[in-house]
Amino acid sequence: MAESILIVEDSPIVLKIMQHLLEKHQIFFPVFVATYGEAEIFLESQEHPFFAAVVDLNLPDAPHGEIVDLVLSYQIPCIVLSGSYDDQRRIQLQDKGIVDYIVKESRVSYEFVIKLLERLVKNQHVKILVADDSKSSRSFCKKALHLHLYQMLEAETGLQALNILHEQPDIKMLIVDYNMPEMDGYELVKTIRHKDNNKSLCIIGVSGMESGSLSARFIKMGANDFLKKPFYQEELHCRVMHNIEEMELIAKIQDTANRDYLTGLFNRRYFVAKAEEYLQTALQENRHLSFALLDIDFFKGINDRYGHDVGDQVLKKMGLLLAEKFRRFLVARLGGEEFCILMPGMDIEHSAQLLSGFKNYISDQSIDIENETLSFTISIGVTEKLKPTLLEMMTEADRLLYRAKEAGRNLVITSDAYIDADDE
Ligand SMILES: Nc1nc2c(ncn2[C@@H]2O[C@H](COP(=O)(O)OP(=O)(O)OP(=O)(O)O)[C@@H](O)[C@H]2O)c(=O)[nH]1
Repeated sequence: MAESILIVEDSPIVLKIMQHLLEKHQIFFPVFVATYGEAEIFLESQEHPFFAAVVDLNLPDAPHGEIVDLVLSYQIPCIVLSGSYDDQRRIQLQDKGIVDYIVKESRVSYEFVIKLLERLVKNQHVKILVADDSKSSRSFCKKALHLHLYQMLEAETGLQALNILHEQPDIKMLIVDYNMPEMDGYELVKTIRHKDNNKSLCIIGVSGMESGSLSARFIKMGANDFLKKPFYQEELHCRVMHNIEEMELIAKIQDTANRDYLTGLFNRRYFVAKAEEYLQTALQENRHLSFALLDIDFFKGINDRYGHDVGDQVLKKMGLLLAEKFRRFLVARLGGEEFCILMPGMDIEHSAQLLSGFKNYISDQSIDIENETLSFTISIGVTEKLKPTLLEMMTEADRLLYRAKEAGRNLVITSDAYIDADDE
């Protein structure tokens, strides 16, 4: 659902720029007004529960920034777009609790507003833990970051922080003070990084101590950044936003590297590494695990007859349907027209039944191409014989798939059964 954004701005040029930039973002539904009076009517009517507001300080019917108080009285996150920079004004507005104060300098300023709005939407799902024994320091961080809609958690000691991180592994960031009882911030970072090699938690160290080497020690131990107390609210916002964005970018790059470009399914490299882990767990715990290889029948013929683009459409459709029907399992495109599914906890009886249903579902599908509709079928080899390595399980499934092709295609074959289209 798109988030309603109130834009209060009397300059037609600024309105036009904002309109243009917001149009590109489906996630926002902007409501434009030019005066305090109009804004008041919209806010009072509650027709649109506004997610955030972007306001100009100098309006024809409210020239002294009165709009900020109005928006904040409705507890709506408020971004100020100002024509000029005034340091005292900025501090006053920040004390009132605005999200940010941005000067209309160039296109970059407006793009920053959009970026802030996008961040506010995302921040609602970002958990940040503040570990500090000083109540006032914790409150400062909590209040400042809450304005940007982050989910805030607190810990008074290093040990408490460790427990919270253990209980809530979805916490994205830890802001940690050096001086804490039981376990200081430095020891806490050391303990976390010792356990968490993949660095999925972003850590910002903070301290009021004079020692210049402390920041370097924190960072060498694995912290991502360091802030010296006392710091401005704005500096905290910027550092937090910068680090969260960097983490999100890394996660995006990692995910892209793990996926097949055409179908968006996992690629062979990721699948093999992950599936090997599942196999080893199944072997250790003596659990069921099924592995299936799926191959589109006569795919070369589809390419030859309709062209490569249509072939790609078929692969995409297959990827989409696999992702939809087997979303609780590990699904990948191994390459070409070959796909695979790893089903932890599934015995062969159930996996073969599921796969047989899917095979029939695929043969009922059609793809519209110009004046024709195209249908296709798939063959499947599936095994639950746990082998010492995934490669050996893949070889076994490949042998069964080959038998399905030999036996006429559009078949599911397990180690000891032929399941054809008429079985269900
Ligand atoms: N469109 C498209 N074709 C691809 C892609 N990757 C591989 N292919 C083609 O997939 C075809 C695979 O053909 P074959 O291995 O002969 O298999 P088949 O025609 O499906 O025959 P059976 O598996 O025996 O039913 C080849 O023509 C490849 O060029 C791709 O990403 N897109």
